[in-house]
Amino acid sequence: MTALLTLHELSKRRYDAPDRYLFQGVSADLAQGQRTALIGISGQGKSTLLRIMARLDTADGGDILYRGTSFSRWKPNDWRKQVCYVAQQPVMLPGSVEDNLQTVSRLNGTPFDRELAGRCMEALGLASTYWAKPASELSGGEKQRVALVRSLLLRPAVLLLDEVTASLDPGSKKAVEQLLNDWSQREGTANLWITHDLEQVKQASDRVWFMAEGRLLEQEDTQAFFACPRTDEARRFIAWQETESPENGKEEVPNV
Ligand SMILES: Nc1ncnc2c1ncn2[C@@H]1O[C@H](COP(=O)(O)OP(=O)(O)OP(=O)(O)O)[C@@H](O)[C@H]1O
Repeated sequence: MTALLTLHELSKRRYDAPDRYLFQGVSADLAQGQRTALIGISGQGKSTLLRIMARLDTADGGDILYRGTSFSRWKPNDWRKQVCYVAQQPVMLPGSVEDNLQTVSRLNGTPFDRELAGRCMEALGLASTYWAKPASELSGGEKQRVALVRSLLLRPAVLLLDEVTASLDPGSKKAVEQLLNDWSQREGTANLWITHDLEQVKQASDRVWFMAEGRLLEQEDTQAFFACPRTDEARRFIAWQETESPENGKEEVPNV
């Protein structure tokens, strides 16, 4: 598969201890149509990595290439049209839900694809009655889904998803997984998805990137990663997530 996005030796220093790295030596590819889950315990810098990839933050070393061209040669706004970040805490712009959905076409001076927006909203359980609502009055889960549709309308080549199902009920979560799956198949979008839900990783990703100890320790096909993790850190992480994570009532973080 051809790489759409290539990370080359990316590093980020800790702001609380600049002689140490939050992460370093991160090299990886995202291919067209590929669905990749980015996992690891809290505080590894997963969100920071995604924000750097979307050029909302800067790396302290390394390069990112989109279709073989370094980010430094792209205008930031052109880059962000291709590499789009969907935040865990969605920011709604002032105005109605429809105003938010129309943001992309307004910014790009392109026609608003009402039919596509309607299909995506319906697929996520947000009927047309939502369109006139003030966006500020939506629940957290509704905002998350509207923000996702708003990003899809940009038709980015790479979609960076930061725990976008974190505040959704199981039904809405499934709907998001299904829409993103159909979308990447149809549009060829490469998805990189941060999640702490290993069932979601197994069902909704082709590849796994596993971060620990400030490194991208594993990049594997999802089945191979769970069947036979190569590192002790990944083995401990999987065992902890499946038996002892806070979701299962335990608090202690594994030594990965
Ligand atoms: N330069 C830096 N940039 C960002 N975060 C930094 C930096 N230096 C130290 N940190 C700390 O490292 C952590 C990085 O947080 P980040 O959200 O990127 O990690 P994460 O792996 O996505 O965590 P979570 O799974 O909890 O969302 C935070 O605790 C932050 O305070």
